[in-house]
Amino acid sequence: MVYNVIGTMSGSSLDGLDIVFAELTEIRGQWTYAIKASESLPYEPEWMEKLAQATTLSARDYLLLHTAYGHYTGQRILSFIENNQLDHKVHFIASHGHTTFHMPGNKMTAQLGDGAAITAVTNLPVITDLRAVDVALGGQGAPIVPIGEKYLLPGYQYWLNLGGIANISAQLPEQFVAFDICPANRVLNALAAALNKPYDDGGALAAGGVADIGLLEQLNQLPYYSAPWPKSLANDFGTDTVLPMITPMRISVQGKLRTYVEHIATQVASAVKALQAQLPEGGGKMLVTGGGAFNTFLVNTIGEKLAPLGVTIEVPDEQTVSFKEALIMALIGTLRWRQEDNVLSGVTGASRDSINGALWTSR
Ligand SMILES: Nc1ncnc2c1ncn2[C@@H]1O[C@H](COP(=O)(O)OP(=O)(O)OP(=O)(O)O)[C@@H](O)[C@H]1O
Ligand SMILES: CC(=O)N[C@H]1[C@@H]2OC[C@@H](O2)[C@@H](O)[C@@H]1O[C@H](C)C(=O)O
Repeated sequence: MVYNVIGTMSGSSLDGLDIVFAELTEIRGQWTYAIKASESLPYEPEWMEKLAQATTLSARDYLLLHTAYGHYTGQRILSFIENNQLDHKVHFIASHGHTTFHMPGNKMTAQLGDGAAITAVTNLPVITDLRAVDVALGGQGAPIVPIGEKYLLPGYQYWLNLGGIANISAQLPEQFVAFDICPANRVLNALAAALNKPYDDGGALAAGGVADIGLLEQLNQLPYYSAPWPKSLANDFGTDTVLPMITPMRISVQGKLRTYVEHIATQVASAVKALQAQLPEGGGKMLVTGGGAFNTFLVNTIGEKLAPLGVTIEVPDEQTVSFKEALIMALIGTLRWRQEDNVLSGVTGASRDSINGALWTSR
């Protein structure tokens, strides 16, 4: 079967909406993919602000934003369809939306972007709420990408995504596991903002700074890091716990960035060590994606910490780096369309594998 699907992802670094149009093919249980079109649409400052403030709103204003952001997403998808001449080619849309609250301990996760609005605007079937059933079944509801790594990007021991939050997946002998490691780009971006920069291009600022060892030790001691998987993070860990530890420090912005890069790399290495304890042998290849893969200094620092563990890093082509998550949302939506399991309980800790996604249609 061949499915022509639009997948969207609004990541936790708040940089914009990633959209892909993918051809997903299943033949006797084997999946292949081709990305036919992709666009990263940066958020206008007012949308960035609205999304950043979403968790502070009243219930009424939050729901109004949910609706408005659904219409906005629908319009962005319509323009994408027009720009890429995809009229009549798209079977359905899988829209992740933008995560606001993520409280799996309370069996709750919330993504903005009303599916009713998206289907009304695009006139196409829309699948949203891709984490909800897993969370209801006691799972973390994140990371959900491992099913896509398994089906679409095999051949690695580890998959690392350096997004707003860094997360890792690993193939263990019996099962896949995955968990969020630590806040990444969202914190780096907030630090770079002190110099009026949206992000630290290539990690050049961090490379020119000196790490503060005391701060680094404090960061590494946060209890989340020693907790066992399954585990996942919401944005507030970065903004309410991590950033307040860094911003008041009387060190240069470069020094703060350098310290945080060291922190990310230390936590990646520590995650790999914990995973290696479950593996018969060390070594293996790691696929690195997410916008942080463009931060050369960060990637090199991670590479240096992984070398003693025998793990080598591979950064794929730019399209895979930037659109892996949106592509996998398209796959997760496709599995939902087929009524097949699309979130792995071995990863999330839910009571069973499950079919996630609410289907919205307007005709
Ligand atoms: N050239 C670059 N140098 C350094 N950092 C970069 C560069 N290009 C992109 N980035 C970083 O990547 C970020 C975007 O990453 P990405 O799109 O993977 O995040 P996301 O999808 O929001 O995250 P998540 O996976 O957590 O949902 C930017 O905000 C920036 O921090
Ligand atoms: C709850 C939520 O939206 N989590 C995101 C977030 O952004 C990165 C990291 O934290 C990851 O766990 C997840 O997204 C990816 C796509 C996932 O679920 O695999």
